[in-house]
Amino acid sequence: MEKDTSFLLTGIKFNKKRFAGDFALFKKRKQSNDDGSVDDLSYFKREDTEAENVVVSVNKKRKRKTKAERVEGFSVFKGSDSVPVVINEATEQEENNQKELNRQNERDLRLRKKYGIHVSGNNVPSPLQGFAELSTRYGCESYLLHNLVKLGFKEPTPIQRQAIPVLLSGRECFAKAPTGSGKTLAFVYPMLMKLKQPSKDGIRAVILCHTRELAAQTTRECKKMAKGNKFRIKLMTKELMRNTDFTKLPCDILVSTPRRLQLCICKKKKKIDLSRVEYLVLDESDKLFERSLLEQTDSVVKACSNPSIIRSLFSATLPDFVEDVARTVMHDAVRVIVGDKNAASESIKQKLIFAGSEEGKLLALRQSFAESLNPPMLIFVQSIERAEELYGELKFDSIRVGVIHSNLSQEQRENVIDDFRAGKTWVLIATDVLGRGMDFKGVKCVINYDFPDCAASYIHRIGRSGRAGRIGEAITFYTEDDIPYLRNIANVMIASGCEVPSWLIDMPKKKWKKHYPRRESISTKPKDQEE
Ligand SMILES: Nc1ncnc2c1ncn2[C@@H]1O[C@H](COP(=O)(O)OP(=O)(O)OP(=O)(O)O)[C@@H](O)[C@H]1O
Repeated sequence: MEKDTSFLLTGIKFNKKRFAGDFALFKKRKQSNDDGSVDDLSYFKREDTEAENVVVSVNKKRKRKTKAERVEGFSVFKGSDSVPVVINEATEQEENNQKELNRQNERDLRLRKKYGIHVSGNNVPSPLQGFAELSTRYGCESYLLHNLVKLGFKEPTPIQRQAIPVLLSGRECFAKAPTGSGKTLAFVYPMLMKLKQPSKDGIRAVILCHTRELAAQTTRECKKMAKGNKFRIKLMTKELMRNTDFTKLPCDILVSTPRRLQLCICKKKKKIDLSRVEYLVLDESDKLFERSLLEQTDSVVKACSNPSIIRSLFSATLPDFVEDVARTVMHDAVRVIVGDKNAASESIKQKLIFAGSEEGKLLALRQSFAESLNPPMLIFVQSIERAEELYGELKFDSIRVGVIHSNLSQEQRENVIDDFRAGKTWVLIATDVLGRGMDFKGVKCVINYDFPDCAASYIHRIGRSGRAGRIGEAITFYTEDDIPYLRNIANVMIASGCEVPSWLIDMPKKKWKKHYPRRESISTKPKDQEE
């Protein structure tokens, strides 16, 4: 990556966050639903029997509030009644506080170890023991808890356990967690909790996604989580860009690709104002920092000029250069890593198959369809041209197949995705445009028809299966051209707990630059017969 004048690469400092360190003072947690009830909490199982603070009761009236009540991440000191101070008691109190803090630290360590959570940063807030704590610790509104129930989520995933308290405590955060492990909820939920109510104060939160498909999916997820509140959650579409006077746009949360948002920032008239944005999320952050998107991402980050903004970066891969950017630009950020840094999701069974040649790949694919077609299935190829070629080969094979790449119109792309989600197509051939972020719940198998161009791309592609704890399968074809890079895939496989043959481990390591070898055409038809 170039070292240039980019905002993202300069050491910008921001004011101390208001709530940083609040949790360290945190002592006794109390139930704090506004309406006095905790109607959803019984749904969430109690995770740690040692936890003194998790209150589980259905429609139970809240006990009388204490005079000064503290909820982590929020100032809720209500009333001004003064408490008499006695010096000896104060010292004793301090000792007790210290003991409680030590006990809390031990509990945090145990919980993090149990869920493979690694953190660094100052005063990292305690991980969640269960969703119930969103109410007891942070005063989460009951409609949000209801939505978790409706979505069927009983337990937070490891990234949710740690990233949610970090963001609720007003800390910036960069996080890596496996594909399909619920990162979307980990950044959307605290955002909704902090925004509290819809407001007409301009755009208050921005989520950047690298593709339109992911932006559309994230918008949908946000709306599901926000149901019951009147937040205005907008997806930046072409239509919105063309026809909107952004000075008058009522919007709490805006989801966009960097390109579209940059165009709206640069408009001459009625341009978008991001200076009031309080929360900025860069999803698939390493992709957003790649050369092709860096300038656009940079413009957006720069335009979000509110000095007390909370920014967070999420991805399933966190290369060193992203960590460097995060450390330089973010203020007092917390780093959260779930699992091994270079691993894929452990619920995916990974296989490598030597296909010999391009012809061999097509044969192997047809054979695997004949033996056991396990739809829905995604097949990745390295270019638009190859996606069309493979589609041309398979579309007459009595398999319901679709194809998606960036040469299709927006409408065509949407239709292809809808058909795949609805089960109208069983096999979807895709370029890397679908390689990241997309959540097709039922995908059982991913085939890398063409070897991925880097380890990160491998991790994201195969992560379209095996989501939310489901079992998935990933098959990667390789030919002679790909052999020098096999060892890099083997490393990912080892880190994810897969067995790898010893000859593969003994192969020399090769520095992996982008790997797009020229491959023979997939098409078996003579050129003059191609449509
Ligand atoms: N606490 C939870 N319990 C059960 N399922 C959950 C929970 N949180 C999220 N999910 C589900 O897990 C799936 C994957 O979530 P999500 O798309 O956020 O993954 P991700 O970590 O962002 O993956 P990727 O790195 O591929 O973008 C979704 O279908 C989501 O509804």
